[in-house]
Amino acid sequence: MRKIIVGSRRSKLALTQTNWFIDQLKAAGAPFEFEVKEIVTKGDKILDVMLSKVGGKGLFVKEIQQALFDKEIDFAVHSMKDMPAVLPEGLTIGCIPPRVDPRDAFISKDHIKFMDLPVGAVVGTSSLRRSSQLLLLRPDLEIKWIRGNIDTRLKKMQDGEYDAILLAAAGLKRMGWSEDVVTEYMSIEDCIPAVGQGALSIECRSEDEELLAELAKVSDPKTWKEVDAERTFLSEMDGSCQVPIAGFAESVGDEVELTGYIASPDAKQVFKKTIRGKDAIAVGKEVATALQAEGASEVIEKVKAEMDA
Ligand SMILES: NCc1[nH]cc(CCC(=O)O)c1CC(=O)O
Repeated sequence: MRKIIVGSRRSKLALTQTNWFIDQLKAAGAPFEFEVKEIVTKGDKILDVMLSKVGGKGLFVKEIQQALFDKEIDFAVHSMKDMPAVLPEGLTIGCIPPRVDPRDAFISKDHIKFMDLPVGAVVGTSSLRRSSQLLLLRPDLEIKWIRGNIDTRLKKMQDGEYDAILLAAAGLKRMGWSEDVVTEYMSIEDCIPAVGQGALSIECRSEDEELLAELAKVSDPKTWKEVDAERTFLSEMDGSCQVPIAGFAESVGDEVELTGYIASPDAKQVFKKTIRGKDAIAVGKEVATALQAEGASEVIEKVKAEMDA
């Protein structure tokens, strides 16, 4: 029996997701043995800097992709949200399992609801997407950067550094922690999720046909279509991590409805568009084109120019 080496980051969430996925493959009768190999990525080591300033998403996947090329591992389970929009030649997404809750969870001391937070309350997030949308609802709040794994962030809030934090509902639910800690879930409309939030991405070598055939059996076409629309939008916007960007798609019958969001970092300029259609890729492109036409491109160019200055 072929032994499949599965690459995983070392965080509790990454290992939980990896083991969950291996169980899905086993349940579907995949004729493999499995071994998990932990990989510490640059994103896991650099904890003291704002993520968007040091290279963004790629930080969590580069070493894992190298391990795939080097055949040290056969596949890796990533949070779709951490995947760059474009994969290197030779690697492919072999499976997208059914998505779990895509929303952001709001977690506060004494379970004070988001809109009931006192003026000037300190909210921890390191996501420009989250802070931009929160400030639209509550311009009086103070956003303070926070890094670390889910449990580190929860502890930092309990220790009093923050009045509240936001975390992806998906991560909390996968860990089985949502019941205990979540104060409320932000609505999709108020806080449009990150592209791919709540979905997993199984990455493997494009030529590994034996593995690809087994991965296909546990893939979810509905989630795949939604993620296709979102990631097309992301790559078309060429947003990088410096610009608040959100994208969320939902299947409606045989169509997919995508909302794209781009804002200036101070949230003074906000661009938002929803388009529905049968072809996920086309919908992703249409939303990007519509936002660019409204002026989102200028916002992105301005941020890039400031970065280079
Ligand atoms: N940026 C880190 C990250 N990548 C994926 C998740 C959680 C789960 C998911 O969206 O699949 C998280 C933590 C968070 O944002 O709270």
